[in-house]
Amino acid sequence: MLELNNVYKTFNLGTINEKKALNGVNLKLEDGDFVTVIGGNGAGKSTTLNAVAGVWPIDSGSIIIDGVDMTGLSEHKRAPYLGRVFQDPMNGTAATMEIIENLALAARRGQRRGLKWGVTKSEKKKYREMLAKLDLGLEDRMTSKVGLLSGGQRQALTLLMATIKKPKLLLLDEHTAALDPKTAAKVLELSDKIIADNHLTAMMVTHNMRDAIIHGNRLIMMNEGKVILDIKGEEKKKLTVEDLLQKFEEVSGEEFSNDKALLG
Ligand SMILES: Nc1ncnc2c1ncn2[C@@H]1O[C@H](COP(=O)(O)OP(=O)(O)OP(=O)(O)O)[C@@H](O)[C@H]1O
Repeated sequence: MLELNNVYKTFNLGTINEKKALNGVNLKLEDGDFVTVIGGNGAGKSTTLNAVAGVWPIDSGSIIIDGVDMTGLSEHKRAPYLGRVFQDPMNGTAATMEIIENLALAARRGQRRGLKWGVTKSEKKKYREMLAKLDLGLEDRMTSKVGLLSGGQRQALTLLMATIKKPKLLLLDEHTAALDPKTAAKVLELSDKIIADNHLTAMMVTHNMRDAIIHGNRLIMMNEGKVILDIKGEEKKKLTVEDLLQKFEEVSGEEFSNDKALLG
């Protein structure tokens, strides 16, 4: 489904701010894999997701999504294959538009504008059902402006919008980090459900080791721009935070450090 072959990326090459962010990333995701991504500060987690999305060109290596070589393609050309949700709840939705308008926009992504804008009855019914599944009462607020929603409600809606066209790959970049723990847990639960119901392949960056262990079928750890651990199957199910910290030290020879890391 996703293949990253020897991906390298250096920012600000030849300047005092030169930073080798990706240092030969290799990763193969199977169809339906849900991989959680952890690592210390500046390990290259977000940069890996940005490389997949084509935010900028990589220096070398290749990126294949669903059998298509995306390496030279623009972010725009890759967009139909991808759904993305970021940390900031303000990021994925249009605050001054209604919930129903946001969903309709997401559903029409990639289509020519100028078509009739009205939302049909059957679309409305579909959106209502989708919203009801979130169990946040949003199905009764379809004409509310999104700016009135809480951060958690907004992230849940963003998740729906990012997956409404069933992307080949869903990229979640610390999408619950700005939420309080209870809301974060709820949005994570919804993420699990949406990924499972739609049989999506997904990558989720998190600084919370426990969430990385609980969610997904596979866990990778990054350090200094490389994947240094890849744990799946039964081994992942049995993992503890202590195991992870120990493995990190074994493989990297350093102590794990991330200002944001939640180990508990
Ligand atoms: N657009 C950019 N321009 C310059 N440097 C960048 C850019 N994007 C990332 N970097 C640098 O690349 C390195 C990897 O960053 P990245 O955001 O991928 O880390 P991360 O693993 O997500 O870390 P964190 O947990 O701290 O968010 C960092 O040193 C970062 O400062």
